[in-house]
Amino acid sequence: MVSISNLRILILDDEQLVRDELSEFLIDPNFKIFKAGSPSEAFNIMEVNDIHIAIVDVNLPEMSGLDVLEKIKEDFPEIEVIMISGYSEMDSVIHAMRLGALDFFTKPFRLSEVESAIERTKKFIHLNKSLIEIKRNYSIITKEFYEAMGYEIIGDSPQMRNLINLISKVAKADNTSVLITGESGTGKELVARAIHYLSNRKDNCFYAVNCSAIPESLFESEFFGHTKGAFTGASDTKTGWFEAANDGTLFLDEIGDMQLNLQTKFLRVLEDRKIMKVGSNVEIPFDTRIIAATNQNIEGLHSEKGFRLDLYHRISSFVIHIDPLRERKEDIPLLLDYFVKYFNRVMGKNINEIDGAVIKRLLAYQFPGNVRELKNMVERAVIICDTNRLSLSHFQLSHPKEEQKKINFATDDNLDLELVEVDCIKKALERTNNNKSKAADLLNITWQSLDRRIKKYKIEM
Ligand SMILES: Nc1ncnc2c1ncn2[C@@H]1O[C@H](COP(=O)(O)OP(=O)(O)OP(=O)(O)O)[C@@H](O)[C@H]1O
Repeated sequence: MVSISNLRILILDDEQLVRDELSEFLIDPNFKIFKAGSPSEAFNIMEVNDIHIAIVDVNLPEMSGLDVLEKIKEDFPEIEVIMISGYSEMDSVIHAMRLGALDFFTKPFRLSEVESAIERTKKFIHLNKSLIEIKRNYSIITKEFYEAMGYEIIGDSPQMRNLINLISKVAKADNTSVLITGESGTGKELVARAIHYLSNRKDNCFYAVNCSAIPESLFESEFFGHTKGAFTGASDTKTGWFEAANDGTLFLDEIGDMQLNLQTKFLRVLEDRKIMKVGSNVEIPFDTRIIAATNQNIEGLHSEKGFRLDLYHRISSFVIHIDPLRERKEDIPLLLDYFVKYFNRVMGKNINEIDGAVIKRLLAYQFPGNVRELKNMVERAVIICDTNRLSLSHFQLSHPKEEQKKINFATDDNLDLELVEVDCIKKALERTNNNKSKAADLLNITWQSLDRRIKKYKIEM
């Protein structure tokens, strides 16, 4: 918790006796007490002292305690206010709480009441400070990403905040191998790049390799390089990926697809930290950070794919998992907004409004293709859209299986009646070749009712 070593408390009451009594109650080496008999005196004190809590009487000269509270909230929003009231002034207290006062106690006051009001307010201030600190750290990190990479990692869900925290920490551990797991399209390569660009290796190469795309015959020459004439067709000396990414980062995507015999060679090189070009017997040391990624789960990787456990341990000193988009839905509106702005720039468009129905529909969608699917969807929508407003008709939810699930029945994930209704209508129109009377018969509603719904949901015929 963020500590406030010296809590500065201002007592504003026109009765000298009350001011003195309260300040006696609050004698504590950790408190610094200020006293004011009038609002103007109190505001002068607030101007020059960094006050944390103001204790304000409801009845004051110059202006009422409620007006003082309003002015504090406007001019000094960081100050928390505790109201003092008489027993007969409960209406004012309720009003004060609505205006943002945090607590109150009544006159004549008891020590325990004053103490607990101060304690509650202190806790609130601590909590608020922690939150502000977390937000500040988060925005410093995301800004750093942008400056280093030229693009951002978008997301404000607890999972994304945690992810960004992990990225910034592991980036500093320069030699640690990282394994990133997560479904396809969740942003594994983006995270790998972020780790690279936030590390001391950022001025050297980030080399991305898709392990599933390397034929066995080319494995050694691609990873380690070869000398001229090492084999038929080797007309030049070639630098391998380990060497090319020296002092930088080698990103091994789809590591789970690496063939078993190649895994053995790979492990040896990682352990020795030296390579030998094909056709050469000179050992070349390298200093390359390995970041690997897989969309398979780790247990499955070993038990089903037979992935070597020793290699797994070597590459997974630090494992980062990225949750699928459907499990962090609060990121969807942010990503939507980000991609619309991005494609606006790329395509020279000016879309500045998005229908609420679009967000609602996307929030209900399962995104089997994760962020990549959302990005592609927005790209298409921006291309199609001829106005400055995106609507549902610009979106095509592209995964037929998922759509099918929603068309035929409500699922645990989809109990949204409107969505089921829209899908039923679309299906009926499809089956009847857009014949509204026949579609209405299928849906067991009148033609007029169908027509109303088509307009309401802006269903394209
Ligand atoms: N949080 C995010 N903020 C902004 N863009 C993102 C985010 N996550 C993913 N993307 C974008 O989504 C696309 C897919 O991301 P990426 O290629 O990193 O996914 P992946 O998990 O490596 O996919 P695959 O497993 O299929 O290789 C990229 O264009 C990436 O920039």
